[in-house]
Amino acid sequence: MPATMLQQVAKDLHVFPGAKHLPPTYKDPISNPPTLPEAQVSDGSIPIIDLEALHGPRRPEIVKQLGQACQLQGFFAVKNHGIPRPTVDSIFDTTREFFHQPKEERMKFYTPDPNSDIRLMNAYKDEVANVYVARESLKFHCHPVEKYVDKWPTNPPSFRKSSAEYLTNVRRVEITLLGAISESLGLETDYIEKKLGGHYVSLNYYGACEESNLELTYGVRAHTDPTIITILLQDEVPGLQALSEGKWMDVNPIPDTVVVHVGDLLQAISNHRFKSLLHQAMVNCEKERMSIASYCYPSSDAMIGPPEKLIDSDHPAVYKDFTFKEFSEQMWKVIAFDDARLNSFKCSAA
Ligand SMILES: O=C(O)CCC(=O)C(=O)O
Ligand SMILES: [Fe+2]
Repeated sequence: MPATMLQQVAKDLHVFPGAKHLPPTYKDPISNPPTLPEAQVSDGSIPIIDLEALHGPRRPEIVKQLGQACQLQGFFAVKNHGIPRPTVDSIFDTTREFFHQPKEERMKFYTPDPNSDIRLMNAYKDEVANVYVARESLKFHCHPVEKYVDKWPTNPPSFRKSSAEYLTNVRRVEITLLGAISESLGLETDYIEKKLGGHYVSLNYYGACEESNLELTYGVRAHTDPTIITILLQDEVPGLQALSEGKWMDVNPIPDTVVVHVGDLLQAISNHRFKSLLHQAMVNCEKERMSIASYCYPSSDAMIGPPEKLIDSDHPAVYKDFTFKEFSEQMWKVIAFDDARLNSFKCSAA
């Protein structure tokens, strides 16, 4: 594959801690992304989980709701998450200001190194599929904040403060959710939390597109996230779609909520009781759109296979034990946009 195409592919992928370089077995996934253009749009609704109620007597009921949402839909919205409205407004203002800066200023964060602590990724044209992928994103490590904050932009001047505030809040939401998700699987509350390592964020910016380009333009093409969970904050412009019962469903923004996706690694930890969510983002012809995706990762030596408790004669182990480091290395060998990344960790795999 020519180097330019490799760069294009790499631009659309998440960056993995520990991934050093593209190995020679690298395959071209572009010609076969799991987009389903023929899928119809469904009018299904999204389960809404009340995070505040997790801290009171209704906890068992909410834990059950969470487990059902992860099992049946693979995603849900969270209300009463406790992230203050000014913190949300401020991360969007900062993101908008960052992406409205001249290209030279944004490009200071461009690097082809997938291992960089901070990285700008540009919109690009996929010549093979003949589509334009309109997302520009700034991705960076963010936990613990003190370790990484010095690498973050100083323009706009609000950047570091707004990001630190939002990301500290989102980490708290993440820990609360992972506790309840662990319980919903019958595991100790801190079972998943104990595996946590990195936290990575992507500030996503989609410029408004010309209507004549729409057929050829995606925001982000269909993918699952290679995470434990992803917490997605959307602004008020629709664009996110999730595959639900074989149909694309619009996941329109609900004020004061965040959306949570099951990622590939939770699919493995849950012994396939939960399924990672295939999703994509479309662009809007009139309005720019922004989303903030917080990707929750394990530490590199954390074991990801299903726990003993989730294995019995009715539920034989679907995945072997593997570390996150092994998963990250595998990612670069079989670059895929979906949970095919997990195939070589299946018990039935050769
Ligand atoms: O912008 C969106 O709604 C989706 C973004 C996304 O899927 C991601 O950043 O992984
Ligand atoms: Fe995603």
